[in-house]
Parts: sequence; structure tokens; C-alpha cells
Amino acid sequence: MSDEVVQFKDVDVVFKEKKKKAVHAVNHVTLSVDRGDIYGIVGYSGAGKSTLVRLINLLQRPTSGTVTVLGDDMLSLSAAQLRSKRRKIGMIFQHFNLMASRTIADNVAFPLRGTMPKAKINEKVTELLDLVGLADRATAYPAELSGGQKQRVGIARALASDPEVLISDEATSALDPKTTSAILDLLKSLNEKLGLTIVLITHQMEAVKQICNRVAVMDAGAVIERGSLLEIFAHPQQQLTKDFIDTTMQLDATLKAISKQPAVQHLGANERLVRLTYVGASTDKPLIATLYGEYNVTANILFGDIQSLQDTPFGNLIVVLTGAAADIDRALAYLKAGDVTVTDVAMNVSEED
Ligand SMILES: Nc1ncnc2c1ncn2[C@@H]1O[C@H](COP(=O)(O)OP(=O)(O)OP(=O)(O)O)[C@@H](O)[C@H]1O
Repeated sequence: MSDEVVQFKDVDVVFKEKKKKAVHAVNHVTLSVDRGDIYGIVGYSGAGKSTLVRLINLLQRPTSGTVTVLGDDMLSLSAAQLRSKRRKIGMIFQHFNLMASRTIADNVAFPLRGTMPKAKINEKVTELLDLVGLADRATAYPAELSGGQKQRVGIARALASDPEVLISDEATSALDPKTTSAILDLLKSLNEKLGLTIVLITHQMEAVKQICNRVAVMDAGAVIERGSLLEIFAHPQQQLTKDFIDTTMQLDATLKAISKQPAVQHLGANERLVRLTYVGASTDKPLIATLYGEYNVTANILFGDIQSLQDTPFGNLIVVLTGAAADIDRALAYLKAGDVTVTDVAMNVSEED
């Protein structure tokens, strides 16, 4: 059996309303999600992420193209087959969509009604609440829970029918950073424990960074870039992808702070301000020492940030290199050969800022 859980082939969704301009919400998307992936789909509001993932359970029908889920062409399924397929596709939402008048246990039990005896349902609900860390809140009502706890209920409910794929539609966007991180950790542990495939749509690259192994960037309906998490962070091609990555280290604020430093305000003729980016151990020699020892170039580090991507270091340094122009060029060539990405940092330093 194929390892592909979801496959989009040249899918388009065009919304055409009377007297309005047609909106090409999904534009020629071909993409596959493999079993065990946590696949991040990142893009700004209106990029088409929700429309794309709603194709997976056919809440949205494509205008053209094919959508295959767990080996079946979704458009060829009968109504009964579609209902049964949808049980294999769980979904969680930004606003949780819980029923306010029912207890937590009843919310989780809801999708199980009529599928098994009541005692079995109770047993399953207890297991699910335990799995999401809410075993002691079964009789509470949604209004009594925090946002993070509500999302845990949403996750337990989504898992009730033992889905093989879970779609997370901005599920952490309404939560504070600490709670977001805890919910993402829970998703990651479910991925590992249950072998659950997850499609995570978000405008937060931080969320992608924390748990995804693959990522696609969407803009105006199209997937403009995709790859493994490490590839995307190490070698982003599109400006939009670079911008998303930069949000994970607050680069704007960093550059603003750096621009005020004397070392930057008075760059000499033999100095160059650059950003060095690397994933993993890019070089087998200590980088800064080698620049000096072999190229006679000194590096003054103004900013350093090392994050972890799937347990691999992702480093960003902003440095002022000092040396003869030819030496700096040779030093930069050495860095690039060692898979360090070098970007000149343009600094519009204004006096009053
Ligand atoms: N049912 C619909 N009818 C008409 N236009 C729609 C419909 N659903 C979405 N659109 C349009 O399609 C485009 C993509 O919307 P979509 O909600 O998929 O984007 P998104 O990336 O998920 O953004 P958000 O996070 O804000 O939901 C937008 O221009 C939106 O206005």
C-alpha cells in the first residue's frame, strides 16, 4: 500500500459569486502527505490554507483536479463511503467548536453515538480524556475550562473515531504562547504514540518549527515552496518563506536594536555586516576561529541565535567582518562551501531611530 495518506493532484478551487470577481482560492496544487508526517501548511490569512485542507474531507469540493485520501479518490465515493472515510479524518479548530450545554465527556462521546454500546463509549471517553490529560474534568462544562483545556477536549473528540489523519486548522491561534507550545507537544506525542498523520495549517512559523517534519508555504492559492523542515530553514528560496522564518527569531526587532550599535553606525571601508545562517554542524572547524586563523578576518558577533529543529541546531549570527576586501571574499567563499548561507545585511540607520 502506498505511504501517501493525502494526495492532491493539480487541484483548483475557484469561488465564483454573482457579480463578483472569481476567487482562485486554491491554484493548481499538487502535494502529498505521507503516513506519519506532521505536515505544516503555512501562509498569511486568505492564502487558501483552510480551503485546501477542507478538500481532504470534501467539506470543500475541488473545481478541478483529484483528491486521494487513504488510497481512495474522494470524488468517486458514494455518500455512505464518504461518511465512513470522514471518520478516518479528524479535525480540530481555532475556536474549538464545543457544545456549551454538554459536559466534556458528552462532547467527546458525541461522534461515537450509535456506534457501540454505552458502556464501551464511556470506556473509550475515559481513555481519550486520559490521553489528552483531562481525566479529572469529565463532568465539567466547556465554560469552566481554559482555552488550552478546551482544545484538549477538541483533540479528544477528534480522536474518538480513531482517525488516521488529523487536520489542525489554526488550532493554536487563539492560545497564548505557553499553551500553544503545550498543545503542539501533545500533537507531537499523539503522532508518535498513535502513528497519527497530522496536517497543521497555521500562520505561525513557530508552530511549524516546533513539531513539523515537512512544510509547504502558500500564497494566493498556490504552494510556492515546500520541503523538509530542515531544507526549508537551511535554504529558503522565496522571500515569503524567508520572512516567515525570520519571525521565529524576531529579526525585525533584532535588526532595529543592532542598528543602534556603534559598530554598525560607523562601518569602516574594510568592514562588512553579514548574517550567517546554518543548519546542523555546517563546518567541522570552529567557524569564527577559522575566519581569523586562515583568512585573517575578525568577526564581531552582534547577535547570535541557535534554535533546535528536530534536534538539529539552526544558527543565525549577525556579525561585522573586518579585514582586507579580498580576504573577506575568500572567507565568505569558505563559509558558503561549508553550507553556511551568507546574506549581506542592509542597514538603513537613521539618526533619530
Ligand atoms: N465559501 C467561499 N466563498 C467565496 N470565497 C471564499 C470562500 N471560502 C474562502 N473564500 C476565499 O478564498 C480565499 C482563501 O481563503 P481561505 O480561508 O482558504 O484562506 P486561509 O489561508 O485559510 O486564510 P484564513 O486563515 O484567514 O482562513 C480568500 O480570498 C477567501 O475570501
